[in-house]
Amino acid sequence: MNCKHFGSCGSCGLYEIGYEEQLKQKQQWVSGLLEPFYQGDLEVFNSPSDHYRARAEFRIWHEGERCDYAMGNIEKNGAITVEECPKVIEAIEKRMWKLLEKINASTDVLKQRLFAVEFLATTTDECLITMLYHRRLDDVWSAEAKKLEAELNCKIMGRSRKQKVILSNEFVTETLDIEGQTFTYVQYESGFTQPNPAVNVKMIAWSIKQAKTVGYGDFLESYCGLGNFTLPLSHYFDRVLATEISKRSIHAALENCALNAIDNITFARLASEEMTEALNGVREFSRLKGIDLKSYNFSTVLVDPPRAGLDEGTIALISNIENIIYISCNPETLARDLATLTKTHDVIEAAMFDQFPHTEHVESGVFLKKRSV
Ligand SMILES: C[S@@+](CC[C@H](N)C(=O)[O-])C[C@H]1O[C@@H](n2cnc3c(N)ncnc32)[C@H](O)[C@@H]1O
Repeated sequence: MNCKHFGSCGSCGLYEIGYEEQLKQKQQWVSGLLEPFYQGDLEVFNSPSDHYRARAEFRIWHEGERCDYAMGNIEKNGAITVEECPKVIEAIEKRMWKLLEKINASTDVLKQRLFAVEFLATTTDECLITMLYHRRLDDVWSAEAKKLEAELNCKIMGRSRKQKVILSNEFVTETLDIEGQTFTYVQYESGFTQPNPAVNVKMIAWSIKQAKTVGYGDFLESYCGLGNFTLPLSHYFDRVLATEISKRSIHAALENCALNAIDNITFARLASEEMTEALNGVREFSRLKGIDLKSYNFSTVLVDPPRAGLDEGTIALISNIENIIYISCNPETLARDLATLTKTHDVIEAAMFDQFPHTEHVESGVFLKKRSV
């Protein structure tokens, strides 16, 4: 079976209805979910309809001597091979087919027991390709892969069970222009990155617009990842405390802070639940040694949780903060959390960002302000 498109296109149904119509349907869905809490206009930020994804993962389908990119569960359902891929940004597209040619032209060294290939790329034409194998990688593989790096002008990594072979390094460096300022982000292969850079820039700019209306105090952030929102928003506050559960992401965030010469942010590796315990003074963490939590005067908080949304403790904590920017990749859990947050706050602005075109997923943002009592 052949599919023209890579990814969760639902057997191409979503491509068939056209991008503008998809966007309209998503807008109606999000507006409907937010309606009990917000009756104003939902601002809609679209995506380029093609060439928007900066990360992509393909399974590898072996048929005799030949390899192809495939999607779906190869073991269970057979393969849907991929013949073109309009979703990925140019830095991936221009390399992925050459890579496949090289794999197919190679001896067994690159091909044998290769089961997946992952791409992480930037708008500045950097590309890191991770090749995943069901066998141990040796020096012969490294030598072949090193040649590939030069031929494709990219970085290559090999992975197999309990083995990671890094030939150059394991990150790409993205540069984004946001509201007339340039920010540089190191993005690691294994860390979270927003998949759609064009829409990511729109999300950050929208968050800056909200932050600018505040204009005082300190800024708290949970689920900060590699500092995607933290760095640009730090300019609008006195001091920033940003937390995140992943060690890898905190490492990247610290690196990014230094790269962009920003000196008012403190990053701490804490789950949101732990951050709540620390700020409520119910538990001390050695990871917060030297940080005087009581000295912060938070005027604004930004949360950007995974699809599950916020836990009760975090909701209770942020309910005490005047301004809340809530970025969500699941409008259903956003609506659930708004049912509690709107007991103390009003939704002032709401937006929808089409981070995931041609899928059923959508990103939203709401800006809430505490009601005066
Ligand atoms: C949707 S991503 C957003 C990351 C970042 N704001 C960005 O724009 O790149 C969610 C982040 O939450 C982190 N995370 C997941 N569970 C968490 C938890 N319980 N507490 C804190 N961070 C968590 C993940 O590691 C991930 O970096």
